[in-house]
Order: sequence, then C-alpha cells, then structure tokens
Amino acid sequence: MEKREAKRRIVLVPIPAQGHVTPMLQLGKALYSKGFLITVVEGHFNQVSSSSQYFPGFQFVTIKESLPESDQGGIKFMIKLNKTSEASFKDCIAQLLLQQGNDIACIIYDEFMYFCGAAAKEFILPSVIFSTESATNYVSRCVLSKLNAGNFSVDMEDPGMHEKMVENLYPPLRYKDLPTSGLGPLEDLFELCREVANKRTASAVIINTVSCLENSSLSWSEQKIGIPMYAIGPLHNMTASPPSSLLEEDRSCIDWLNKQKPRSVIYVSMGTVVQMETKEVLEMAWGLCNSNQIFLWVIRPGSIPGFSGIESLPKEVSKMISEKGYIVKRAPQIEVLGHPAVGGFWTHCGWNSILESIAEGVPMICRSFHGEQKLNAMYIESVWGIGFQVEGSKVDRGEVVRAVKRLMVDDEGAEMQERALVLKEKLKVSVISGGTSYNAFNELVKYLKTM
Ligand SMILES: O=c1ccn([C@@H]2O[C@H](COP(=O)(O)OP(=O)(O)O[C@H]3O[C@H](CO)[C@@H](O)[C@H](O)[C@H]3O)[C@@H](O)[C@H]2O)c(=O)[nH]1
Repeated sequence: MEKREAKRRIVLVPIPAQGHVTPMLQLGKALYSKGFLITVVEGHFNQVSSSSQYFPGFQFVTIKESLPESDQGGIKFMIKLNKTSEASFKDCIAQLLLQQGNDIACIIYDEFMYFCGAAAKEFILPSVIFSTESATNYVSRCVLSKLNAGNFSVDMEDPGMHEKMVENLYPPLRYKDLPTSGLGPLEDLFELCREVANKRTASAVIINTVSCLENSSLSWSEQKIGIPMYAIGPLHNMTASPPSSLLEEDRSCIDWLNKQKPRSVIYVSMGTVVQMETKEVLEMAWGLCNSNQIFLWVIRPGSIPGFSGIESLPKEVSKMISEKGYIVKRAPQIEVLGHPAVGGFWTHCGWNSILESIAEGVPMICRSFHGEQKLNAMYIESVWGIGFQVEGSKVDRGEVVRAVKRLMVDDEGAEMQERALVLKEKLKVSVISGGTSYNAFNELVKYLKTM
C-alpha cells in the first residue's frame, strides 16, 4: 500500500500591513495547495484572521506586541516592533510545538519581522525569509546596510555623487536611485537595513518577483546573501487570490466599468498606506476632470487628513468628480486592472500594484511617495518603458492633465501599453508549467518537504 505523506506545518509571520499580508497569505494558499498545514502568526494590529473565511484550514494565532496603536507605521515602529515581539513569539512557538507534537517544518517570516530569527535559532527550527518587495530593492538594502548615515549625507551634498554607480547591475544602480527619502532619519533607516540584510539562520529567501523583470538584481542578491533565492512571483497569479483586507471591496465599480468603452478609463489608487495632502488631492481632482478622461478613483478613508468621504471635499469638487468619474473607498484592484475598459493606472508604485498592473498589461503613471516606490518608478520608466514618473514635491492640475493625456491619448502612451502587453505575456508564461516562477515554486516545495 502507498505510504501517505504526513502533512508538515509551516508557520507564516507577515508584517501587520496590507501590502505585506496579502502576498504572504497568497504564499500560504499556494503552499496549502501542495499539502502543507498553515499557521499564520498575527499581531493585534490589522488582524488578518478577520478574513479567515477565505482561508479554510489555516490556523491563526495572535502574539502581543505591547506597542501603542498610535505608534503604527514608519521605521521606528518596525524597529520597536521587532524589539518587543521577540519574547512573545518565542512563547508562541513553544506553545505551537507542544500542540503540534513538534511538527513545524519551517518558519517563513517577512523580511521586516526579523525577530523571528531568535526563536528559529532557540528551537532549532528551519527558517526562510519572505520578501514582498523587488529584488532591486533587496540590492539597495544590502548596499545601504553597509553605509554610514553621516558619511552618506555628506557625500550626497556633492551633485557628482548622484549619478555615481553603486553597483554594476544591468541596468546600473546609481546613488540617486537608493531609496533613502521620506522614511525619517537615515540612522534609523540604515539600522533597519542592517537588521533586514542579516539572514541569521535562514536557509533561503522567497521573493515575490519574476526573473524576467529583474534578472540581474536577482543574481546579484543571491550571490551576495549566499543562500538560494526563490523568485516565485507574481504570487497573485500563482494561486486564486482571495481578498484579505479589513475594508470591504466596492464591487459597484465593476458595473460602472462594464458601461465604459475599451481602454477609456484611468484607474487611480495609492495603495493602503500613503497619506496625501488635501491640496494635492484637490489638484488631482481638477486635473483628472480637466483631462476629459474618465477615471475610477480609490479614495481610502484616512488617506487624506480630515477626509471622511467624498462629501467632505469642497462641494463643487465632489460634484465635479462624481459627474466625471467614479469614486470608491476600496476597489477589487486585480479585477479592475484586468477589465477591458481600463487603459492606464495612476499609482504610488507599491510593488504589489506594479506586479498586478504588469500582469494585466496596463501602463502606469508613477507618483511615488516613500520607501522603495521611487526605485520601482524608475524601473517602470527607464527599464521596462511601461510608464513615466510625475515628480516634484507638489503636483498641479496642469501636470495631471498632461500626464493623463500622455498615457491615455498620445502615441507614446500606446507604445507604453504595447510594451506592457509584451511583459504581460512573459509573466503569464512564468507561472505556467516550465516557466521560471512555476519551476522556482516547485523547487521551493521540494526543499520545504526535505525539512
Ligand atoms: O482599492 C484597493 C487598493 C489596494 N488594493 C490592494 O492593496 C494592495 C496594495 O499593495 P501595494 O501596491 O504594494 O501598496 P502598499 O499597500 O502601499 O504597500 C506597501 O508594501 C509594498 C510591498 O511590500 C511596498 O512596495 C510599498 O511601498 C508599501 O507601501 C494591492 O495588492 C492592491 O491590489 C485593493 O485591492 N483595492
């Protein structure tokens, strides 16, 4: 009689933030479909178990972070979160080992949840790091982890430094590309980079990217870190992607899109973290309306100070935008990007949004805000040629009109879309039998089964 393979448990530790939780749960789904049992460890913030109905069979456990909710976000928060979570995570693993009869195959933790390394070491458990950002950002982080904040600031006062190459990648990475702005004090950023770049006892890295998008950065990173790197993205295409958000998706926008002409709508969304100033929102509103292009705009509650809904914008503005566009608090983004009526995406350049947009062949207008978003935007513009950046600390309505026309009306926009469609096909191929991500995922599964 054929021997039945025992199911092994994987413990997943995401960051309590939507842009990280979603790909981690997608990874969990994909591993579950290969016969692993899944335990998700969550904090009190942004509890993912509220969407547990989409993850039947998953176990959710909560650890205490002992941080005030007001501290949420930012680099200082991440550093503190790691300092205060180590002990409760060890307790949690001890408990799980007791309950599961010592059957934990591996801890897979978000690269920013590096406190997990201590528990893995103490209980002699295999661990694997999960990165939800690009491989090029992985490179930047390794580079930043070696720099001194004081010297870096002085060096960057010399404009000649900006164009200098940091690493000889293809395409090259220059000092000015390093994601250092909008993140608070450099000392904190460099400390975080050092912690994240430290692999501790992890034996592999899983990364949500695709080799055809960033081959050179992937090879560089793998060589530098000295352990295998599994590029298995885009994860939302590796598995059916259920919602994992606390906010309900407003599906009425799909009915609205169904009434629009092909490629006529620009979709505007700034992800789940970005805060916009009221002035910029108003300029966006005027610009979008003046462009005469129809738009679907996600305005997330809390994303604009003092904003509760479209009603709290000046009356003439809210009237104008509801006549010319459609506003929702949260859209089913993957479905929206795949809708034939959508011809462009105004994005803040979060890595998930980029992968989702490329996977649907939608070109982008890039308005990056913080972290690695600027680096992602640089890739969209200069490496893949599937969009362009709107830069500067302030954006006015005229620039919005020009950007929307450039993408949605001009020949240049059509060329960007053609290139986006080529990448779409490449991503499609990567996740089917024989494709790079497909193969990497199967190798990962084989590897996890040896643990
Ligand atoms: O109305 C909406 C708005 C967003 N989303 C989803 O929310 C996710 C947003 O993720 P992302 O585009 O990566 O943006 P952030 O939420 O801002 O992500 C954080 O995490 C990312 C991955 O680590 C980083 O690249 C970003 O810089 C960081 O801000 C995507 O899956 C979207 O599909 C929806 O489904 N509906």
